[in-house]
Amino acid sequence: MIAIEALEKAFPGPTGPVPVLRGIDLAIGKGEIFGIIGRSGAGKSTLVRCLNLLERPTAGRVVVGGREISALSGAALRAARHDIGMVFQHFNILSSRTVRDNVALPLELIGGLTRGQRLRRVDEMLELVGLADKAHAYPAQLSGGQKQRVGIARALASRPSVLLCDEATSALDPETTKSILALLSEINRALGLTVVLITHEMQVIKEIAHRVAVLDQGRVVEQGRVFDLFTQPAHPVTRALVREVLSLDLPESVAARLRHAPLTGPGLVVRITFTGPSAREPILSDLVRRFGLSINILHGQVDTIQDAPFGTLTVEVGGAEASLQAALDYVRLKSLKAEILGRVAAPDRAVA
Ligand SMILES: Nc1ncnc2c1ncn2[C@@H]1O[C@H](COP(=O)(O)OP(=O)(O)OP(=O)(O)O)[C@@H](O)[C@H]1O
Repeated sequence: MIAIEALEKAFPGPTGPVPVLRGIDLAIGKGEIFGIIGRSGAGKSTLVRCLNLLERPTAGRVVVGGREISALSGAALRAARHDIGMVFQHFNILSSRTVRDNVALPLELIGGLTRGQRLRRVDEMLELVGLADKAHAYPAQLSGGQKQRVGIARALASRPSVLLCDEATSALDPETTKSILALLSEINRALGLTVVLITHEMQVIKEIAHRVAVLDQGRVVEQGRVFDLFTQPAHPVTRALVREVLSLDLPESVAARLRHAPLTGPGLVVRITFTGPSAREPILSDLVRRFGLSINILHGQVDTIQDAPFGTLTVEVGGAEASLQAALDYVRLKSLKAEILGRVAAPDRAVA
């Protein structure tokens, strides 16, 4: 649905052009929710604004629905933009217009519909975003979440096939964020809409994106399926972002006592990472029953990412060396990851 090819954008600076996007290649499929995440200043907003030419790329191509947007200007560009809706962080709705008139605005600008047709379309959109009862309210009478629903209804009024969301939930509290993300997900499913989601919050990506690209200093440093990125982040920026959502790190109190050590002896600390179907198996009780090990859980988190279970358990394991080795082999045979983190010193071991 969207092809971004060798996209570059530079802004003029005091000593010459300052590159902000440095060669972006991305392909976004029809009906996908595609997340673009990065730290502040990574170039996310600039990238999303290049998709509807609110910013004109310095080099490269943007193709949306088979049409090369980056080659268009004037009336042809305005017409192409009707196929690309956009939702903003601060809603950008007009305080002097009612909810209904805000949503009707793009239809008035496009023209071609009678007043009756416009109103029917607007009411349909308000129904879709759950604001049918607020049609005659003014923005000042709405909560942040409701204002964003108006923003979404307005973006969808021209029946676009792509919806760009630039930090659409960043101004909202966690509860409202959840409801707006659920709405975007629902709309994506119901209308088969392609959604591009710009955010700095990994939680947003985890909640609804199918695939994600990580942007750093104007480059895509990693991209893939959300589950894969969460479970096997490769780039340091991705790892740092994932850590904000999944606490994979050991608590300080345990980490401080960890020592490198051979397999033999007491207090061996092993981290087991659960992914895929084996994540549902009772692996710890297996280790106790089959290999006669003693197990003390030090730290753990089990979560679901897009309905697939994922988690880590850090355990202190005791037992004969041969049993330990066999147990590690057993865990790996189950396609779970088992890493020896080290050993905790004997007097400190009894930490649960
Ligand atoms: N119109 C502009 N003129 C000059 N520099 C700009 C312009 N727009 C953005 N920049 C610069 O481009 C860089 C990337 O900005 P951008 O807003 O795209 O990043 P971002 O990842 O969306 O960050 P944030 O979440 O903080 O907005 C920043 O260094 C910013 O100062």
